Amino acid sequence: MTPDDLDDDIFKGGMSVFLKDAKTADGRSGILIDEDGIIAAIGFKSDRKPENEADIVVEASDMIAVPGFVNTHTHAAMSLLRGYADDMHLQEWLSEKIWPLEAHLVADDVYWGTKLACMEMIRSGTVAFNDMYFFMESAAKAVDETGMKAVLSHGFIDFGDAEKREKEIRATESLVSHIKSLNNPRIKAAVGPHAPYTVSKDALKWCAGFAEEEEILLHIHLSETEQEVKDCIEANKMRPSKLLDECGCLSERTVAAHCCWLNGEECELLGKRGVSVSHNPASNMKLAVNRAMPYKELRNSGANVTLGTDGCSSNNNLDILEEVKFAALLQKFYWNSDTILPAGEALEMITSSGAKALGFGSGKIEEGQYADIVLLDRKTPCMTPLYNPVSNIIYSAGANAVNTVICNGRILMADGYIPGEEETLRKASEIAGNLVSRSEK
Ligand SMILES: C[C@H]1O[C@@H](n2cnc3c(O)ncnc32)[C@H](O)[C@@H]1O
Ligand SMILES: [Zn+2]
Repeated sequence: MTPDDLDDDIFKGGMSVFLKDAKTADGRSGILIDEDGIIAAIGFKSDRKPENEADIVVEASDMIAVPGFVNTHTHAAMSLLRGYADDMHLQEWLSEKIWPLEAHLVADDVYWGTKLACMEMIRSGTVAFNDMYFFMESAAKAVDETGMKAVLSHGFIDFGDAEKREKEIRATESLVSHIKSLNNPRIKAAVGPHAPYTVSKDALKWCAGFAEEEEILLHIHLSETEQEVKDCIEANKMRPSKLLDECGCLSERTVAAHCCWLNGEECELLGKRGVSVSHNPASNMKLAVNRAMPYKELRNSGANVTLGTDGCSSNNNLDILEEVKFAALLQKFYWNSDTILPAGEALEMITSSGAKALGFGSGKIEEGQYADIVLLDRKTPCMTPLYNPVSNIIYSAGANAVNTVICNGRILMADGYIPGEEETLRKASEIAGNLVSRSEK
């Protein structure tokens, strides 16, 4: 297939799809997806010809089918800030460059920034992401149009100021009610207290209570730097995880990003509460946070360990395949262990564990599940030879091996073509330029 051969109708969804001869990890061949986006059958003998039953047939004999990838921590519209502020220490980066620029954001920036991010994520096989930012109604519109799945939260920051707190509460309530009114199973709302160092205890308690009432996720940054841990101990006489626990913020509905500077007791606590942790190795290395997330302790404690890219200003891309390789390598390097985080576990982080964290099905290619499927082209240099597909996915595959991406049975990218991408690239560059000019006036 080439873009010229593609009929735009195939991107609309609501049609049955047959991935002819696509190979699953367990060696089955061919996947049939029904018009509701559910995997109807996997593996076909030559006597059954589903190509006669399906609305769309994708010739996939050179393709390996893997579950769609999940990015559990990002700030999608920060794609507009890619390359805007590099090589800085985290606190200066945030307070001197990022927050002053973000003060000039408008809804349209977030719409186009999120669309740009979606294009980039789709290109590397991501079907679902967990996003914390501002003007999230616009992010929801972008996600809806691209066909991806997302959990969206307003970044709640009150700095202990009662007036700001009230404003953030209203913004959070309004986003949750908007997203619930969309009634779109692909888009969920969450509560997004930014971090224990930017959100007061009262606000953290409100966030925990609201997330529980609404039965939605709570998405937060936790212990990214040593300094924030020291500051928390000085101000509250306890470490950040304990503080969050006292405020009711740790539960099976929590996704905690970074978690670099946790001690053993905190790992136990997160495991006991069933928290999902999002490891963000590229951002951690770039911002030189000086410690890698304690993977082994967290996994052994029972925490659900997943992977995120963080935003495009600290990464500076949203390529989950690059991120997963960084994760496997950073863990081995930092903890001086060649067996920590093997390829199979790394793959789980971006599939089943990620899907569990966000409540988007099993993250596996299984009959009865929504079809979230990535077709990787085995006829690319980085996939050749193919002794061990899992090894290639984690250690050698790049986004250039991602050929086709399907989310809830809808084709988002076919043979490297994503509808609307050209317009998005044009609008996003224009919008990014305007944002920076506005902020400099
Ligand atoms: C939602 C807010 O979070 C900010 N942000 C982006 N990346 C990071 C990070 O690594 N640590 C803390 N805060 C971060 C983003 O700029 C928004 O202001
Ligand atoms: Zn972040």
